[in-house]
Amino acid sequence: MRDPEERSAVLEPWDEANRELAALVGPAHWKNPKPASRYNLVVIGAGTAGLVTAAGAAGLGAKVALVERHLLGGDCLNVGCVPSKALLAASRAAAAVRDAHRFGIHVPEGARVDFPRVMERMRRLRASVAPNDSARRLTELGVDVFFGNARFVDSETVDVDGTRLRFQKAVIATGARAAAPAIPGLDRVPYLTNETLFSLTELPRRFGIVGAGPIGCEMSQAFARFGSKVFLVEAMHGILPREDPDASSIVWKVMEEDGVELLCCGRDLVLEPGESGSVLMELHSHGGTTRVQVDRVLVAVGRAPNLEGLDLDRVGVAATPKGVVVDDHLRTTNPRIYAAGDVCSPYQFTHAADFMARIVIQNALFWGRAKASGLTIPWCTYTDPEIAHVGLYERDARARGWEVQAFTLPLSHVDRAVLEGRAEGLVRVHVRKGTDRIVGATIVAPNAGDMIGELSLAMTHRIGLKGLASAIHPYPTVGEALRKVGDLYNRSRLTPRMKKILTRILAWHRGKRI
Ligand SMILES: Cc1cc2nc3c(=O)[nH]c(=O)nc-3n(C[C@H](O)[C@H](O)[C@H](O)COP(=O)(O)OP(=O)(O)OC[C@H]3O[C@@H](n4cnc5c(N)ncnc54)[C@H](O)[C@@H]3O)c2cc1C
Ligand SMILES: NC(=O)c1ccc[n+]([C@@H]2O[C@H](COP(=O)([O-])OP(=O)(O)OC[C@H]3O[C@@H](n4cnc5c(N)ncnc54)[C@H](O)[C@@H]3O)[C@@H](O)[C@H]2O)c1
Repeated sequence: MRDPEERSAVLEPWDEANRELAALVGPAHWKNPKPASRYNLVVIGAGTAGLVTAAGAAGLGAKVALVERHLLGGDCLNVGCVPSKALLAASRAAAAVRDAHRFGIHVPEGARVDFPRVMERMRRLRASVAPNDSARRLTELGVDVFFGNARFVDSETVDVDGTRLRFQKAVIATGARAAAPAIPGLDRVPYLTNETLFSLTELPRRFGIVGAGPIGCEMSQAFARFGSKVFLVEAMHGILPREDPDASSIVWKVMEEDGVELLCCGRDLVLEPGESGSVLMELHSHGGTTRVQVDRVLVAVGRAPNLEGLDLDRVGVAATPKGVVVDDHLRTTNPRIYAAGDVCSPYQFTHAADFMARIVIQNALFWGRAKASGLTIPWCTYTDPEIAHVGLYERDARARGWEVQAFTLPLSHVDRAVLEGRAEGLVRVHVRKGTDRIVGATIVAPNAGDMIGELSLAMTHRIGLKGLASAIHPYPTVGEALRKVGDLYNRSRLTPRMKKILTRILAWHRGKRI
């Protein structure tokens, strides 16, 4: 770790686990290597997109330099997927204890969440998965790892704090950070973002969370289950406004039972400093005015691309407030420079960054013509139940002028979900009308993220609903719901006329002498 300022934000508290993490992904005494005379690839940013690009290209024999200004692993490892999912696991354990009575199990009074221990576990596990992204591993893979701020000098040179790296091709993989919205008073109050949230050591008693997207929903539910009184402010109606409304309302109902107070259609939010570090939140929600005092505020209203200081103008790389402009081959407006991951994509997920990196390797180094539009990208918000999606939403399909038909199976029709006491959920698959071709699907289930992979596979390899119906799934599993949706499709093809014909044939069989 080179910059003590940054260490204090992300790596606090400076305990054994965080020291181990820093030693792996931001070693204090790292000595940058002597640059090669020219690199096949200089990769800026060592989040998922940069790591996969660098490691993959080096594995194929390219001479690669990877530049990171903070911690290897980027958001996902340090302040994103990894710490958030560790907290969600703890919150599910808390909910299991709370709900044990529903299964006839008596938990003696006094069970409680030990928040400092929850956070300590998260830090320990985060450090335990860090070796995969470590400076040492990358070096062993043949990548030259440079810590420092990268900026373009010209179309064949990147500067890293005074050291010049010459390249044949470069990749911008600088990711994104929490956007700071124009909320009156935000600049006058202390607030958390995903960069500081995971350094908490004390559970906020009252927690204001702004934005009911994936971050806001996952963290609202987790902190409510830990015992915070959570006020979730969302500008639109409901939660996860991009998702299928039937699906997000199921998740919302469970979050409400967890005690999350949703202030949706939230207008005119104003923040003010309160007593002893607290914050006053005032807003209009559904015709009423709400004024609450909270101990902490988390802002999670989307991401802003990391473009500052790269000197993109010097190399003719166009960018907008949404990020670097790329074509379908992930090439920027400078043909020698590519981009991958959150900095250039509306699909801001680790697995999307990973697959964009694979495209960049092919296209930048090997004259490939792989296209980002060819990717089928599923996603999942890891609330409990999870909500996962792949392909088009019904509104997108209709916007393309496609007629679609929906097949929906409530989880209450799936034995395993019922037996687990987890029947709140659904599987909904949209097909092009008159065919079994899947154009999109949404799942709400305890393990929706695992289940959506099957639909992603089906879409990628053009397996239709008939194909799903013919694949045997073990009984009883929640995954069986996918086969059952296939059955729904098959039954829909049994027209009254066809049924009449079958009935006649069977009647004829009955009357036949053997
Ligand atoms: C709280 C949270 C939870 C998430 N959960 C999930 C999840 O469950 N599943 C999922 O798929 N996605 C999740 N995401 C999204 C996921 O983390 C991102 O999509 C992913 O990290 C993007 O990777 P990236 O490589 O594009 O960018 P990043 O991970 O942001 O990496 C970019 C790197 O570039 C470095 N950098 C920037 N500028 C420079 C410069 N000038 N010089 C040198 N280095 C620079 C940065 O320091 C950073 O390390 C989550 C995100 C958050 C915030
Ligand atoms: N499980 C996952 O895969 C996962 C988890 C967390 C984050 N992520 C990634 O990180 C990205 C960022 O997540 P996010 O939740 O910050 O952003 P988001 O853009 O997905 O959601 C932000 C929410 O905030 C609302 N909002 C915007 N301005 C507001 C305001 N002033 N007041 C109240 N509400 C406001 C929006 O309507 C929206 O619902 C996601 O889009 C996703 O790509 C993924």
